[in-house]
Amino acid sequence: MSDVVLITGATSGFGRAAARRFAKAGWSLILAGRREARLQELKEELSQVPVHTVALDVRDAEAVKQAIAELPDEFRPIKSLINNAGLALAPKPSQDVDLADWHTMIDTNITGLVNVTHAVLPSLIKVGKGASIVNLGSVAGQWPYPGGHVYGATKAFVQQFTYNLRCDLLGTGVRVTDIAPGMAETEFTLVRTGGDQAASDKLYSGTTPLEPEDIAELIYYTASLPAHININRLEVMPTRQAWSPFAIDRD
Ligand SMILES: NC(=O)C1=CN([C@@H]2O[C@H](COP(=O)(O)OP(=O)(O)OC[C@H]3O[C@@H](n4cnc5c(N)ncnc54)[C@H](OP(=O)(O)O)[C@@H]3O)[C@@H](O)[C@H]2O)C=CC1
Ligand SMILES: O=CCS(=O)(=O)O
Repeated sequence: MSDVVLITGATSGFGRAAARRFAKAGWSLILAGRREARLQELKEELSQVPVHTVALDVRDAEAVKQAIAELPDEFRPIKSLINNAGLALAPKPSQDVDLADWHTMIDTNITGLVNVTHAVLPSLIKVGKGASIVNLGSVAGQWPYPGGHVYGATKAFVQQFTYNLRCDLLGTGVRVTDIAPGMAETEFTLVRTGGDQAASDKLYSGTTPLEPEDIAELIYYTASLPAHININRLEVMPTRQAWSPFAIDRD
């Protein structure tokens, strides 16, 4: 029987690229996301391996619990959980943001991630040695920038939750990793800007951002390392991205 991976946010960007990477290695896939048509397309594309799709909003704890409880036998136990579903919204100063946007980021990036983790943990512990959780954090969880507000804070949560899980899972064999990418060209900026394709194109033009396949390779690498190796955190930027000096308010 092949190893099973559950990937959230498999309808786009890193999640979709990770699905392709795990399929290439022969894993069975559980693919989750809200856009059912995209899940079906991916299932047809990756027909060389068993694929189970789950149209799921990670913010809905009951739906998450039910989806895991109803997994076909062929897709249990889960050996690797890729907690990738997430989003940023409202790239403007905190004082101009709608409260609903802050709540959406918290509900998705924090509550959604813990909903899925809680539901899948028993399965991962059953596998034990070699099992893994890969959480998608961000450089924004470590480094502040204007307009990062709650998005960066949710990714700081992801980092600390990763480390605390490591402590609790010591002795179970389950590994936990925070992968923290910098700028990568996906639908991320389209979502963040409320569908502004020109703004998204502008951000990525004239430079060389990370590609979804770059992060997918790192996710796969992390989950397929020998069982005695745990990468705690992996921060990765495009070569053409770095930090800026501190900003100073002057008279
Ligand atoms: N691109 C970047 O520069 C970086 C991205 N990241 C992080 O990587 C992860 C993936 O982002 P990326 O691939 O770039 O962005 P995309 O927008 O391309 O993909 C985001 C994925 O998350 C899913 N998703 C969003 N909200 C929900 C929800 N409520 N329930 C279920 N699924 C949801 C979307 O699926 P659907 O809409 O179908 O539900 C989609 O598949 C995110 O956590 C993001 O914060 C981290 C660092 C850099
Ligand atoms: O998480 C995404 C990368 S960035 O936009 O915060 O740099």
